[in-house]
Amino acid sequence: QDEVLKQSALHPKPAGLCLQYGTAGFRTNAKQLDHIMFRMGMLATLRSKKTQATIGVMVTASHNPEEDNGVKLVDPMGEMLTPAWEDYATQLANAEQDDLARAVKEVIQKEAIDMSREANVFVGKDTRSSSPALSQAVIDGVSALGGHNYGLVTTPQLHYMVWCQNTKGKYGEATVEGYYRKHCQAYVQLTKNASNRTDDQKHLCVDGANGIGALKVREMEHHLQKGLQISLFNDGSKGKLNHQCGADFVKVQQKPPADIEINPGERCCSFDGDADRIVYYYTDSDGRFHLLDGDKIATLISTFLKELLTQAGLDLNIAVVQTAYANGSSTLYLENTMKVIVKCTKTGVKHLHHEAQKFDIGVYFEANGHGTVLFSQAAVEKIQQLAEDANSDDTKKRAALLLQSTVNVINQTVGDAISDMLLIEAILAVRGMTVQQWDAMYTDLPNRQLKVKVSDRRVIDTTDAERRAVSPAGLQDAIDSLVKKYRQARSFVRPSGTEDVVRVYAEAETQESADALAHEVSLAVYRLAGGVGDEPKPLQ
Ligand SMILES: CC(=O)N[C@H]1[C@@H](OP(=O)(O)O)O[C@H](CO)[C@@H](O)[C@@H]1O
Ligand SMILES: [Mg+2]
Repeated sequence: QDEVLKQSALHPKPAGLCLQYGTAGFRTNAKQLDHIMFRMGMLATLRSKKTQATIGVMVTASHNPEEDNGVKLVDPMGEMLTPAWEDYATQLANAEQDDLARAVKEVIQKEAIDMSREANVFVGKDTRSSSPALSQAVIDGVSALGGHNYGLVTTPQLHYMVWCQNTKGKYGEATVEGYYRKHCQAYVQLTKNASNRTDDQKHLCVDGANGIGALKVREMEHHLQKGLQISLFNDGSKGKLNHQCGADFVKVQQKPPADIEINPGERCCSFDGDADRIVYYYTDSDGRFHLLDGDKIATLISTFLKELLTQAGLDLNIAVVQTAYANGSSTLYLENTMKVIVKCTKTGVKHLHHEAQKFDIGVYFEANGHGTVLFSQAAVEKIQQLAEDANSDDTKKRAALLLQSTVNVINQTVGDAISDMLLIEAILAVRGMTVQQWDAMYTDLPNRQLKVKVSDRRVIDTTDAERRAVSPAGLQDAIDSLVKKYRQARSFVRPSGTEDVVRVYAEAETQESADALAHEVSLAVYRLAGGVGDEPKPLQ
């Protein structure tokens, strides 16, 4: 332990700098993160000793600009770090240099960690220019305690390998090659059920956000045995990471990546910078842009699964988990037409993941395209039994086999752009569905997301899965009366967990109304929650 602390002097903390483990770990300008990385390496080692399992550390700032970076820890089952340890992360991160030894000791004592135990930490990084040095700082923190450095991987690949390692290979082989083999085999298996697919139908444009996802799609492609014809753009050869491209840009700007020619009707998707999010889109013959976001993806997947369950005659409950950002139309469609259970949780994948675990099959997606499907152990066993049952009829058997391959094509540890893409492509193929038909399942309500800068965003406190503000006083009343002015309207505000802003969301019957409402609510936030800088201006 003394040794680790001596080394920490090589990764000194700038005095006074205070950061918090937020929605997605630590995330800020890369220049401020060296000490954080070192300390998270130490914390991951402690967590590994405590859980007696492999722990992951991913160096990435996802969809943030290239100048930023970040770090998040991956727990033994490939899920996000447990909340109690987020507090330790924040404590270690903010301990001044001469107080670090005490802070580390406190974690060891509180958690009664036996320091003589082995530790194993998997470290991964994205393609940012700051990532090599920062992941080295993590490795220094893990020190000589038996970490494994995977180098360049997507965030979901790291989660996957942690889970594989901790299940001793039951979930798959803990290598990147093993990841490709498992998911691609399942894809090939699924698409055998699609008849006569033309090369046109197999064609997909992929925007790699100039990040790690692009590299990994290239690496994976040959495993697909020509079952998918990918045109890759924003592959990192020229453009800047996440700059005018990627899933977040496409979702928030509601337009295709800049400088990309897409033909009308062509199916396209965008990953984010660490490839754990995906959104689809196309432009129609009138040049109008159509976005198929996380809500549409969840709808497609849950519809597919529900149909298969019915065909298989399996009595398993299925739920879709969303956040307040889910488009109102999607929630109505899922509840009223699809008749599946719909749940709403706070923003942040860990909340959705946790809720989805409560069902036999839990489909969870944030509107921004981060999500996956969880199958309970019981569900997997029932599906397997039916698939192997010699007496079941052909329809049932086919459905069971399709369900089995679906389980295998999905990365259940965390939202995964690559595995989600394979699942979506397989569903469209099996159902013989075009992207337009998928889009037509329901029509999104026009919506708008804005950001407001305030002096301290913590003055906003929310309840009811962040759909209502309880403080500052008067804010929720103001929002309520603004919402009443518009038809089919809804709006809410919450402090971001990844940026120093308050986020405003509004949806309404028309785009004009959604824009106006978002602006009016922004003004209310600015006035009642300590806005800084210029007053929010109406949208052009
Ligand atoms: C509205 C929105 O898209 N928020 C994102 C964003 O969180 P914020 O807490 O809103 O900054 O980043 C998170 C991490 O990637 C993601 O889980 C979440 O959905
Ligand atoms: Mg991401």
